[in-house]
Amino acid sequence: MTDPAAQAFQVDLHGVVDLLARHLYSGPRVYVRELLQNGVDAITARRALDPDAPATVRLRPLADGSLLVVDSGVGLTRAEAEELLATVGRSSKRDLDLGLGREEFLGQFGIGLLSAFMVADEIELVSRSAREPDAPAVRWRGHADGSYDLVELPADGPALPVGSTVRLRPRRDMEHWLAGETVAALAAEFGSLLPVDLAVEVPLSGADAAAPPPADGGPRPGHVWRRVSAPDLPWARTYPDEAARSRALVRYCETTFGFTPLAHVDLEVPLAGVTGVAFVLPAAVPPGGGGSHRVSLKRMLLGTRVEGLLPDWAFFVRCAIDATGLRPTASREQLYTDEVLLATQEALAGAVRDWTLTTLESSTTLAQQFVATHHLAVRSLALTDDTMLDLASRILPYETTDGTLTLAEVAAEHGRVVYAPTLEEYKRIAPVARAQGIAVVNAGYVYDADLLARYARRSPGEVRPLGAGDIAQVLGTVTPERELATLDAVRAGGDVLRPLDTDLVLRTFEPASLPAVLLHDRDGDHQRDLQAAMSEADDVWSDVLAGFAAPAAARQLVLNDASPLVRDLLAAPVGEVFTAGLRSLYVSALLLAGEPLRARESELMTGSMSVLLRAGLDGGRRAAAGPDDEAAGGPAGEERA
Ligand SMILES: Nc1ncnc2c1ncn2[C@@H]1O[C@H](COP(=O)(O)OP(=O)(O)OP(=O)(O)O)[C@@H](O)[C@H]1O
Repeated sequence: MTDPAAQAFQVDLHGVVDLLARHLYSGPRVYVRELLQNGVDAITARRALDPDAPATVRLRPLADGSLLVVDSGVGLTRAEAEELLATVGRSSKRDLDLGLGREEFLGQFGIGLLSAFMVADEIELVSRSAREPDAPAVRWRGHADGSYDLVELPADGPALPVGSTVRLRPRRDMEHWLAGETVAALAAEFGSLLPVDLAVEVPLSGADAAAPPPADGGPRPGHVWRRVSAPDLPWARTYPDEAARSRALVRYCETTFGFTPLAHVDLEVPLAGVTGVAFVLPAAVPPGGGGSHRVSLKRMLLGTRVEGLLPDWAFFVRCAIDATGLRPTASREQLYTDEVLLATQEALAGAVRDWTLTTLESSTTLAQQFVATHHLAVRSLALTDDTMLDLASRILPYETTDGTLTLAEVAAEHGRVVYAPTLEEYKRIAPVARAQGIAVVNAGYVYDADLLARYARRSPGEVRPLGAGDIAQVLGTVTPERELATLDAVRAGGDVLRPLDTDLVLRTFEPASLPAVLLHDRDGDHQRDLQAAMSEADDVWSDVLAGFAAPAAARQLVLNDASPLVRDLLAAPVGEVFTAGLRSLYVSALLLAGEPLRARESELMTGSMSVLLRAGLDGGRRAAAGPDDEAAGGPAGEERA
């Protein structure tokens, strides 16, 4: 057997670039970020040798479609260029012992430069090393087909300063990625927070686009450098006073996020080198509608929609943060999940939560605005946070049958909080409860049923959901004699309401001024409650409840026998006026239950009113004509069916 000779892997550059373009990076645009990153890292390396070295990165889109990126960084020696540029995955920025990126550098993976092949056919890097300033400058040229050449430039050529110039020649159909406006926009997006002097050369009107770049590194005739980066982070700059700082942060928020914030919250997590600001949105967003933030790592933009930095409940803020101690994934577009990130998330959530609690406790205009706009976020946070739960009970307004109140107010006034877990149930019970002076809280909106259930678990005696017993307590049966006396009228009334899918029952309840209420019997839970209550209740209550539990009709109109109006109606002869009166009671009970009037009900209402009006006018005329005429015309009772 022959000894197998060790072979080196061959790398198919086409395949690797395709992999980067399609599966690692979100698109070709990131080539600008990778070039800026190399320039900034090279400056960091040079400043380690010479702290006073210049720190400039200049981008020049040229007339022939190529792009120059010139940095005043450490440069490369011939040996370094040979080793680092021609080997995929080789990086000068990794800690060899730890295998991790070194803290001071942005790059670490040794693949960034390859991203330029997404837009370029050829990458040329001309460099003079700060480590060997007297050695000849080198030129490395790599091609998309995987070939490269490396030469030393003649010593009698143009004197090159220390640093590197990368030149990209565009790939066919990718020219637009290297065009002036695109380059300027991408440089501003990725590099506006970079701690170096980053500028893009832009033409003034009438500029000679074909002019060659001057040897001194200045702008070409008719061009200027447009500065892209600022020396300090917007939230870390020194301002004359707090008001000036707030104004500057509002402007920053408007230009980067496109909204004027309601407030801002300063963020700082020293353990991860995080600083930044959370901006409070001025308008409500649906839960789950937020959650994306602008993150930069060592002042290079990671992404404008980085997710998972804050918990779900914090959907009312957008953050801009910079971190020195968090790590990127290889795409440099998301954060790498490690313990530092988890601790950071917790600390940021704590800061936003503390601000929210303090603001809400303050009873300022801001607190009112915040509750009005972001009450859903407060509710959502209260679902998992006991302190917020307590605070929410004091500040969140609820719809109750006693008006708009906080839960604390309901408890203080009534000694307990009874809530209807669904809107339907609330509407069904509200008229009766209101009439009885019982406070029922509407927990039918987003989060409220869960929130009230959480209160109920914590204080079972004080907070509880509405039960069948609550309804039974307020409706009483009529006496057997009265039931007998009204039997025919109730039966006839039942016939009138049957086409409306509604049963008629007679009960007595307070106040007497409320003639009728409409109850729904659709809700299965409610039915089960009733069945349970019936099996426990004594015979009288069982009967009452059985009325509600009957599955026959969708709704029941409960007439109040204590109401003089109802007593008059039941005493009236069954006929046109009786029918119109009952239908009117049905429509007003429907309105009281908060249900909309559809065409059918509107017609009923107008029809009934005209019958009642006619009957009233006829009665009036007869009264005016005297007792003889009345005898002649006969009372309405003569219409008896
Ligand atoms: N402008 C430059 N000046 C000096 N050295 C450079 C420059 N650009 C690239 N290099 C060298 O080439 C190496 C490879 O660069 P590349 O961008 O591919 O990877 P990286 O920056 O090390 O890591 P990452 O993939 O995370 O960007 C770098 O580690 C660096 O040593």
